[in-house]
Amino acid sequence: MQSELFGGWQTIDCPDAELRYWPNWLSSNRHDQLVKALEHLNWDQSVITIAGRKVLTPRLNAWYGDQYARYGYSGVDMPINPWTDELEQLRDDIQSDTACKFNSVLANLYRDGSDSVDWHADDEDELGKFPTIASLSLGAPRKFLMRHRTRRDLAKIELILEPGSLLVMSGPTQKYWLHKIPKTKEPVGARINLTFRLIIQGN
Ligand SMILES: O=C(O)CCC(=O)C(=O)O
Ligand SMILES: [Fe+2]
Repeated sequence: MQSELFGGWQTIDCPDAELRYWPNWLSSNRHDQLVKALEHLNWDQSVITIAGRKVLTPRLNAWYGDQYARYGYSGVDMPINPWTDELEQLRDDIQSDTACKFNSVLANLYRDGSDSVDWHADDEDELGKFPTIASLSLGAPRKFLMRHRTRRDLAKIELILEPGSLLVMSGPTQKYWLHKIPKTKEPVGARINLTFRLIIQGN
């Protein structure tokens, strides 16, 4: 299912999607330094509105990037923090290795196995029609699931996002597929995920 493309990239074959995965994108030293530094991000637990009800998201979030990049989902307009040195350096390095541009990053902290993100696509208008999302994982490995929105003949895709790995979703992926990080009863430590994005409208 996976094949070498060049360097560390593996392509993941999947209809209606463009996926590539670089397992050890971060060295283990840099990974460990980053985990320490990222503990100090401005973590916040958003309240989102689902079917008219206000609920706390089952994870912590922090939003960083260029000051004009504004982002909202499920009725939350998230305040943007200016780049930290670590995040800006990561953004630059990820831009070189993906040949894509990013002006913001949504950080997620899954404190343990009861934190999660439910089925969704990163298809907000401000990301444009064919967004590229670069997703860097640190800390505990967690399962990442994808399911096609309409084709029931296609099996779910299941990946374990390893610490230090970079997953890039691009092209039609968000249009046709949903993804989630399910809760798990297994004892797992904290995981941090950074999703680098390009916000197109500076409204
Ligand atoms: O934690 C992950 O790997 C996925 C996060 C995600 O889907 C998102 O932030 O939109
Ligand atoms: Fe997502």
